[in-house]
Amino acid sequence: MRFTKMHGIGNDYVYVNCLEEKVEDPGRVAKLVSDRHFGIGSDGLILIKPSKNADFEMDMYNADGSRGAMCGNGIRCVAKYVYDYGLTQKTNISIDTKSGVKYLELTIDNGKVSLVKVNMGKPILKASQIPIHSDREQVIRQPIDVEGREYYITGVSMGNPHAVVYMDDIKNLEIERIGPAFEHHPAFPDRINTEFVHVLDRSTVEMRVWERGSGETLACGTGACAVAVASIVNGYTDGEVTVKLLGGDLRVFWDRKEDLVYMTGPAAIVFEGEILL
Ligand SMILES: N[C@@H](CCC[C@H](N)C(=O)O)C(=O)O
Repeated sequence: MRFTKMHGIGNDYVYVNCLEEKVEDPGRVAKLVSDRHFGIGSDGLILIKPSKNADFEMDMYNADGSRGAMCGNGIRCVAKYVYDYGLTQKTNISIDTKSGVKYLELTIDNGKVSLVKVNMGKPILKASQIPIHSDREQVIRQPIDVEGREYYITGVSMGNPHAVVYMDDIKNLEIERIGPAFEHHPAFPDRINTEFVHVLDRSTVEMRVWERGSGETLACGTGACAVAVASIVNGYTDGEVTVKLLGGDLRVFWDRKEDLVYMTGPAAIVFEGEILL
């Protein structure tokens, strides 16, 4: 299987051009290629496919082989892939995902994509649609007991489910212990991605993420959007937020009039190769 390894601020995936390659059993392949000792090493696998509804389709899998509906860092890399490899000449493209068609604006420098702005669509705050089990319509700063300690979560879906937790100290967080406890907590019937966030000022936050199916990653695009929305809803920040992640920064803007979230960030190619499956 021919592949390209790419990353969006350190959130790395193996990308396969399925206009040319056929991948049988993508869940199994995702586990195999993601292994950092016995595989290529990545947070998962992303297949770029032809689409009837959009210019291309993105089909994404986490490192444990589970399928994700949407990937914010991945979709910017798909945009870079299709433009840089000449699959399109368009600088405004549409990409179908399991959470609907997304629209992207590409910035080109010296003939290559340097930055991508993605219309991430409407954030979902309704608990039953995230899904989070709750007796409330929305989960805004609601207490939850995780491993005997009380945390306050704000629930947001950006096509995939997120629980946002505010903390004073995220640097010394034992994320390897607490991340899985959130991910598998009975309040989250589809598991959850959890963002641990420290607010720096009214337009800047820093976060770490424990991703459903992949563990701690250096960045999560949908997570950054969920954090921006949660921070605005909780009154911590205003409409435009810089989200600082371990692998770099993303700019997120929530247009409240249109109820649309826009995310802007870079995408990079690391290397190309071929792997025997
Ligand atoms: N890293 C991604 C999100 C990937 C999917 C997620 N782990 C899930 O299963 O919901 C991003 O950049 O958004």
